Amino acid sequence: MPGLPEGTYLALMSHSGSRGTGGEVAKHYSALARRLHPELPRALGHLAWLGLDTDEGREYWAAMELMGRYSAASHALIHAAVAGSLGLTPMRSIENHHNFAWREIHDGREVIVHRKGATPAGRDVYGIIPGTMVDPAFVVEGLGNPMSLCSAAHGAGRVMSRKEALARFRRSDLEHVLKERGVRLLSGGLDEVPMAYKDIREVMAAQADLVRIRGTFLPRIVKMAK
Ligand SMILES: Nc1nc2c(ncn2[C@@H]2O[C@H](COP(=O)(O)O)[C@@H](O)[C@H]2O)c(=O)[nH]1
Ligand SMILES: [Mn+2]
Repeated sequence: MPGLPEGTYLALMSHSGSRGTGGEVAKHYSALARRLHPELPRALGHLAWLGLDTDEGREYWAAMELMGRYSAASHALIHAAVAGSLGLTPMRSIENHHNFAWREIHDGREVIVHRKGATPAGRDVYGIIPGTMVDPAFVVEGLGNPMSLCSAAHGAGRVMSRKEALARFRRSDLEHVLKERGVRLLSGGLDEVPMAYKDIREVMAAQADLVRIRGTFLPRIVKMAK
């Protein structure tokens, strides 16, 4: 990574969004879009839109951006609090917005790129691609591939839903894999067991034309929301 010699470092990775607030904003403006497009058949109501040349559309865009800054600020506070309590000063920080929309130029046109389950991977843009609670997460450098609109996969991705994971696995399955991989889990539900995700190494190999791996995190202590 620029400004950081090759070596072994202690890293803190936090991963969350606006914890529901952004979803409420989206719900509010989606309902407004539906009301403003009564001509749409009921079954297509969820495709209603707000033009960015309208007051409502501009307001939605500003509210969405605010939610992005709110999420980033939450991460900054978490990192400052943990670093402060350890008496450490971070040498390098990476903030990686994802599951978000951006106004960008592609092929000479200004477009809105909505990366859902995807993360920005523009040339020289640094990001993080997580695996699971026992598998590596990667610091990546985007290659700016126009074929993916300068995007990469956000994470390993699931092989089963949260509901299926809850039904299939027991606490003892999770404890077994944590012990085997030397990871201490402070809290976490069975819906996020490592077996519910794809193999992150295969996912990284499949997107070698989108990002270059510049660092690897090996999880040691993990805390999930619940
Ligand atoms: N480092 C960790 N990564 C994890 C963990 N559980 C899931 N994941 C990865 O995150 C994405 C999910 O992202 P989301 O924004 O959709 O919630 C998923 O694809 C996994 O690769 C974990 O405990 N630690
Ligand atoms: Mn995420």
